Amino acid sequence: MTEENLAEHLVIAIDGPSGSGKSSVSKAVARALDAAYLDTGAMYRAVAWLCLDQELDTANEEAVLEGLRDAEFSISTDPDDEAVEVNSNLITEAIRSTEVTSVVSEIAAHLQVRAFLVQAQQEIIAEHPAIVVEGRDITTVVAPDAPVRILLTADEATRMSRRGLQIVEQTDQLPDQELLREQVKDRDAKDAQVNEFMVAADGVVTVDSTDLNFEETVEAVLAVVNEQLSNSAQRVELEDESDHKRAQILREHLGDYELEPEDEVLLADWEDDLELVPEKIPPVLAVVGRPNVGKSTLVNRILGRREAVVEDVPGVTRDRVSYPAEWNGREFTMVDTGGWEQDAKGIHRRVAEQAEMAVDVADAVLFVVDATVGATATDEAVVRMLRRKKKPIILAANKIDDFHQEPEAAALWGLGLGTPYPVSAIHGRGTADLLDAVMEELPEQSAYGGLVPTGGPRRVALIGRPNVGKSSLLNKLAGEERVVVDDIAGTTRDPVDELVELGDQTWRFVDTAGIRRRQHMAHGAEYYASLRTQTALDRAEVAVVLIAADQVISEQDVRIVQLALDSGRALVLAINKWDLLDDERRKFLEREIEQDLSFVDWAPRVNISAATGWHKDKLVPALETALESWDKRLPTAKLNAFLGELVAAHPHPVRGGKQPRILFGTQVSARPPKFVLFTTGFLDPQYRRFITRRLRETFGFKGTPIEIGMRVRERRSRND
Ligand SMILES: Nc1ncnc2c1ncn2[C@@H]1O[C@H](COP(=O)(O)OP(=O)(O)OP(=O)(O)O)[C@@H](O)[C@H]1O
Ligand SMILES: Nc1ccn([C@H]2C[C@H](O)[C@@H](COP(=O)(O)O)O2)c(=O)n1
Repeated sequence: MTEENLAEHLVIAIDGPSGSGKSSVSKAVARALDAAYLDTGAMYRAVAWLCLDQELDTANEEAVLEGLRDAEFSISTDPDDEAVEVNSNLITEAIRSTEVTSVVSEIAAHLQVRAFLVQAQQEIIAEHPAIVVEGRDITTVVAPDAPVRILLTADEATRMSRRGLQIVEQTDQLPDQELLREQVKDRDAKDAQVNEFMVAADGVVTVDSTDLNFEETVEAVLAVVNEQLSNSAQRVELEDESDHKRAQILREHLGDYELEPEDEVLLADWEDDLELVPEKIPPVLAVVGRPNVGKSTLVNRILGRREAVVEDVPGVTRDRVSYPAEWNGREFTMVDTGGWEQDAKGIHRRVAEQAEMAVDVADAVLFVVDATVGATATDEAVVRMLRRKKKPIILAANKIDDFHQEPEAAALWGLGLGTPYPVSAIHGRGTADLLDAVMEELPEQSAYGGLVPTGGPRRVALIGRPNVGKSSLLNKLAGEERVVVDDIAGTTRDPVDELVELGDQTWRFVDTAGIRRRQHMAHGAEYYASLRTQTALDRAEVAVVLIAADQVISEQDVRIVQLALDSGRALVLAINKWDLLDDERRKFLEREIEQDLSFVDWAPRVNISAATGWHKDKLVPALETALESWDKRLPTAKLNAFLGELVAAHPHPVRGGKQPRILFGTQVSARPPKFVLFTTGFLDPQYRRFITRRLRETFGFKGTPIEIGMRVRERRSRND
């Protein structure tokens, strides 16, 4: 095999004397690696069977060769399905007979027969990207350049006793000692006249199984495979072209596996550079109603999981207020709100304000009424509020658990909002019709965020818990550099955005009104803050999470970083109020960052003082780095070369006797980079984390989350 072949094929060549365990161990290794398996001895045996069947003179090389050329041979390479055929005769069992075993060495001594079979074996090897091949001359003649070459031995007594045991198992009789000697010792002596297989050739690793049981021998061989592969991976410097060729071969090999139609779509254009399509913001549906009408139950029902807070307790703190949802293949965002009450005071008043805020940022409103109670004065007040907002409204008449209650829903026509859709949030009754109606009202993409402009200034969300200094930083950054012109490409000005000139370019800080207004909210408006953070993240490309250096990193800080991470945006951490630090606090802060924010240790970090403007110029390079990583597209060939080397050096641990293999990888999208790996088995989460870490070390990706998805695919059965 040439150096080029070496990069393309995983060939594991195993030689050894009779009874050393070549066949059984090779099959187990092939199974563990999900590789093909070739028993070359069976090919010599098939020729021997042919000679006996056709009564050819086994000593006459020409006669054997002629018989061989005229015959049709086939051999399975499935380690779980041995099958040898000659001229349509299935001879899998027959080639193990004593008669065949007695003449096979004579056949194997004919050099022209060997040349014929060696060529056939090399052709079979070339057809398989991963194959374990065993025999007597595989490491030296058939595949001398194989990346893994092993001589499997055991001392003579052990081999004799193993073969003896095998005969007992197969025949239930003690073997004739003479026959045993003939089948092991004498045959090896004859075979050794044509090939050296008792001593390892240069570069061939010996595995001596004399003192190992079967499982230990398989483990020992797998260990050599892993070690040898890591050496060859280090040795072989893959050039771009061969990376591409290798990826092509791996992609072709994927055809042997059961792919889903969606896999085919995903893999269709792997050779083209990924085109970055303008991002769409899914439409937003606000779910509004007075307390206890079942809003959150309905939200949960639509999401198909228990996620929203089910109690309609005004002011309940929520980590999330909006949820990604889907109906009939259309994505939308659902915003759950607290109970809306008329003339509410105190916290209830704020909850009502928050609901209004949710309606402001929504494309349509799902108004939930308790149909068993009927329209109350509060419901009518909600209707008045909703009418002012001029958003499409879908009316859900909840708690209609059966057909007999439907007239109660009909009574809600009186609200003047059109069809009341009878639903039972608890039982799911009627939600399909309701969602169909919602889909008719929702636009393709959110009109609130609109289609995110491309080519315009890059969009930054400045987020963080109250009083970390968001407004001060924005003011400091905007200061005199505040951009007043609106005619920059793609910058139709949204009143809530701020265009700021930094480091010779314009940046769009999104939802800055939220940052400012936040200051006037006295307390307890977490809902509002969460909603603002999420909508800002939805509209941004990169998040700057501000953290106050003078205070202990809180759960809320961590939650906000997590929100930024979940949003899939690029991320920069800005540690503010650096001027307030003394040496002792600095030590604690470093420890807190290490402990609490280790899950984003890949994010660039800048230490700043929003009050004095110290280090504000460091923000731009950090933003640029994060965005560059966020946009990054790794060519498929590079990715597969990287995966090949990584897996060779650090294979996945064997699980239940199997070693999951990565068949092919591709980056399916950028912003943020998402990768899909096709595998033969489930990859442990630690192993996926390891791949992510190595991807970062090798290709950068500083400041962007990376997603690695996995598609475990089964090999097609031979009959497909
Ligand atoms: N390490 C081991 N410990 C115990 N038994 C083993 C070990 N390896 C193989 N065996 C058993 O030894 C017997 C012979 O193994 P196998 O047929 O695989 O040998 P082989 O090298 O392929 O022989 P041949 O070249 O004659 O086909 C089998 O019954 C097998 O299960
Ligand atoms: N590559 C090979 C494989 C086998 N042989 C010979 C040696 C054996 O006597 C015979 C049958 O092999 P087995 O099934 O016992 O492994 O074939 C060879 O010369 N070269």
